[in-house]
Amino acid sequence: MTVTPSRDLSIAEVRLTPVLVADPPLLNTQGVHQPYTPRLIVEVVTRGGVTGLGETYGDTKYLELARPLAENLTGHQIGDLNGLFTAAERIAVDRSHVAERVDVGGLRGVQTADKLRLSVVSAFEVACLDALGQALGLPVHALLGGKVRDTVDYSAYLFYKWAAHPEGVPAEPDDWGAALDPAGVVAQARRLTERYGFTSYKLKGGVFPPDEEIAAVRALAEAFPGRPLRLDPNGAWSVETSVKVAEELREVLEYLEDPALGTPAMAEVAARTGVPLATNMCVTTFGEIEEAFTRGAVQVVLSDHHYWGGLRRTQHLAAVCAAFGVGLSMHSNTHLGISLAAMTHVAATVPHLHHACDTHYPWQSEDVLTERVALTDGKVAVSDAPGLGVRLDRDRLAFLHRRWADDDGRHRDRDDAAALRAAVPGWTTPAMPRW
Ligand SMILES: O=C([O-])[C@@H](O)[C@@H](O)[C@H](O)[C@@H](O)C(=O)[O-]
Ligand SMILES: [Mg+2]
Repeated sequence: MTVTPSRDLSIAEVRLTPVLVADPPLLNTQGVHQPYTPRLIVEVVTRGGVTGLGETYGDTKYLELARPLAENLTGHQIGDLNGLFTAAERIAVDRSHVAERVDVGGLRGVQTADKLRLSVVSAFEVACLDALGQALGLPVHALLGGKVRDTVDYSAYLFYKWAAHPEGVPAEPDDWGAALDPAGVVAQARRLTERYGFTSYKLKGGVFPPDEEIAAVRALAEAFPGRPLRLDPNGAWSVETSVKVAEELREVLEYLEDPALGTPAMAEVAARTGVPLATNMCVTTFGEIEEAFTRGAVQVVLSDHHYWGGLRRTQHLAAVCAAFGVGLSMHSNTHLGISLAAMTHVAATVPHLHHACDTHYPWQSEDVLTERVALTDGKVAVSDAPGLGVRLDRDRLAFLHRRWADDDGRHRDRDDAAALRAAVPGWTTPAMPRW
């Protein structure tokens, strides 16, 4: 049988391009975002000449896993996604990158070897689906079973923020200014609403003492009556503090996100308050589901398709959540348009998605796409174009890669505590709970 070039769906090459992307000085409980954040762009090129795109975390520990995986995939069929995951399982993980406990795993929960591998292979899976979709003339959502909605809702992701980076690095111009009190948070929310039409709001908390953050959420409730509001301190509070905040904000919160760290603490908070709890920290792997769900610790799981291992595993998570009557939505990290497109395709296929997803995208002034993904009325339209429906801008990619290549080593591995030390000498990642 003769195979026409465009139908040869085996992999000729996988290109990995680490980039550094400008990021504003957004505060969280561990520190502040650095001027640049690493991301990894994955291109899967088929022998038939189709190129699929994926994106994931770009820190060195992810690159170290991506490189051997990329090398092992020559000749692999892009439609063999199960085989892709088997290939990823064979990649050894440096044990020094593994942290099995949520309290030392950073802002993304535990850092098991599996989770690191999944965070990498997810970008390869997305790139394979993009390539497959282009080759077949089908959008990624069709490869995932088809969309059940035409648009996906996103919430405004509000951050306490400094006007400028303490390191004094001349990152991309930032016209957002500071947001360090309730008035600043409301002004930021209004601006995001004017630009993108958001109708729900999440405040990243754990930065100031809880009373100040309660005041900020109350100010938001006054400025945007009836709109869904969330507060996420990334596990910075004790059970007592979490219960107090929940009680004070129960009338205005859609949910409280990771008020306390870990399933036992979340279960205790859940038992003592009627406010639903969401997480992207204590349920981040399938292995963590049983304890959290049977103890009633969380009412909404916020998936991150990167560390849950891609779009199909996000659908599996959705099915498990549905079976337990637990809600599903998505949180995000600093990301570019390829990831936003991937999030949108999979979110479009999940029937019981009852909460707007988070996205950091408005904070990213830079992208690697020829056209930014549009956020209008707080929604992203689900693309019906073949694949993800996005195109790579090679000049932008090269520019952002050069920044990575020329970096003096300070920004290749995200370190929010190091960035904060530039303003607060001696600052280290705080022990939890902080309050
Ligand atoms: O970007 C941040 O500062 C966030 O805190 C992020 O790292 C979290 O992983 C995430 O947004 C969350 O919802 O916890
Ligand atoms: Mg969160």
